[in-house]
Amino acid sequence: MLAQKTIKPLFIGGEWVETSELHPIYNKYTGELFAQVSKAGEAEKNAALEAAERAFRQSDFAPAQRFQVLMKMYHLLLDHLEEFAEAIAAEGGKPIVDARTEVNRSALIFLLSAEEAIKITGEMIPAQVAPNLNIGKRLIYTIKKPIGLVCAITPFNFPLNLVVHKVAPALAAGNPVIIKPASDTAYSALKLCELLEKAGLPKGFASCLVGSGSTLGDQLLTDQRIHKYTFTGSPEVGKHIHRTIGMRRVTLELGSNSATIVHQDADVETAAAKLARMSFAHAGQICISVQRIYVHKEIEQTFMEAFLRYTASLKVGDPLDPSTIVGPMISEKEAIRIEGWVNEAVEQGAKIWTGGRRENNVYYPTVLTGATKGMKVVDEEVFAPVVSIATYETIEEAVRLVNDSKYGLQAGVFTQSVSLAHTIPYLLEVGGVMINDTSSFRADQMPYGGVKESGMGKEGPAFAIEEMLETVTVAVNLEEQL
Ligand SMILES: NC(=O)c1ccc[n+]([C@@H]2O[C@H](COP(=O)([O-])OP(=O)(O)OC[C@H]3O[C@@H](n4cnc5c(N)ncnc54)[C@H](O)[C@@H]3O)[C@@H](O)[C@H]2O)c1
Ligand SMILES: O=C[C@H](O)CS(=O)(=O)O
Repeated sequence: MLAQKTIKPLFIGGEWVETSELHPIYNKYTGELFAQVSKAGEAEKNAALEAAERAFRQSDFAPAQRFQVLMKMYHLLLDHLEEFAEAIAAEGGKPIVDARTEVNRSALIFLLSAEEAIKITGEMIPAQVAPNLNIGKRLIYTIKKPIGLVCAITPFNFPLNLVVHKVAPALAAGNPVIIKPASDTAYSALKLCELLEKAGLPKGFASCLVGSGSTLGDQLLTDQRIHKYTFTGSPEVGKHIHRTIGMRRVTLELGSNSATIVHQDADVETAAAKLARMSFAHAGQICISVQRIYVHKEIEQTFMEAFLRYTASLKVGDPLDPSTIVGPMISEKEAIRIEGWVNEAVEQGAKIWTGGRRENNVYYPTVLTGATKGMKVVDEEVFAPVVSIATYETIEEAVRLVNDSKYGLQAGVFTQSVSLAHTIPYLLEVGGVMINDTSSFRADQMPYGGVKESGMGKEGPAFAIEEMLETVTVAVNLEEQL
């Protein structure tokens, strides 16, 4: 049973701190109050940063201990899987089947990070590489040091997994981390801190602060004690972060209007089934959600028939019902926004095949054709259960259509051609190409991150850890010793 109306204090340097101002978190389907969380001001931000600095200076958080804590987290998350899944379904409106997957994935990220923690090492650099340059007798190698305080700013759509994608690598690298989750889904992040405490994380190595982006967020961005920002969220906020933090390190995982190509040699039934599921999963509120489908002209009719049939089979409704596939959007405001975008597209010449209907914050899976460049539903990130289907005649045209975007996170290609499968990744301007899958496939161990306005840097434990370490070069002049 869900913990109704629980008050969750902030987690600051290993202590639970209640503040006078509370932020209400609602069940996104029923609208009932689910929990309340304490809000942080400047004093709590300073306390968290002081604790982090102290921990970083004084505690020897060695790789073996990091491994133990992270492995413990793996087991603890699995032990508490159902509680977390119910919390994600309530505060995030995510169907419970997908919420369970989110918790399982989060546990795996701890496991992967634990393994990486004990593999961190520098490398030998060959010294004698040029016969005509007198480098002398030198031993050259690199060492890897934790970068320092990491600030993790996360969005609403994966309230656990996207927090863990930052926290676990930061700890594996030996860095203290300050988490600033999206306020409306902050319960899961605070609950995660309960487990970090149980797992024996040294005090100060994690804090979780709740507050609005414009106040607490900006205070964190301008605080020079932070060495690295790792952000997942909208391109607008990502650009603001990039402008504000100056020369400090940053990883930005931003939005997209991801596309998938269905080529004439594809298995149409499989493609249609996967695409229907991944266009509307979590009501389209996934950064790699399928937003544009480009189908070869020859298979247009067969594909449309199958795609509409699979779309009609997706159950819309209460996220806590195990048969629900499409839940509510995060807020009625967002559902009204997408309703406006679809209506505008229709006025501009697009056709709705199914959907186009809203009940409060539930927007029904919507399939459009005739949507073209210049329309918001094509050019901007819809972040809603809306997909546009268009046709192409040559693969060059399909590549042009996919690339004709300010974003470039991932793309999918359905084809049975081995040659196309291996050549098209060189042509598509994206950070990941999924063959015989949709743009929405992600395995957490993969390097993951986009190009263009979809961001910079990569996540996935091994890759995120690399971006949270400082490489220091050591060159030892051996002749001096002789
Ligand atoms: N590429 C990815 O991996 C990925 C994954 C998930 C979501 N996203 C993107 O996230 C967006 C949806 O999530 P959202 O609505 O929560 O995003 P958002 O950008 O509105 O908020 C994300 C986080 O940034 C904080 N924030 C807002 N203003 C800030 C400021 N001035 N300074 C510091 N922090 C600030 C918010 O409080 C929140 O914690 C979509 O664009 C989606 O594509 C990207
Ligand atoms: O919303 C975007 C996320 O990166 C999706 S996932 O957590 O990686 O599946």
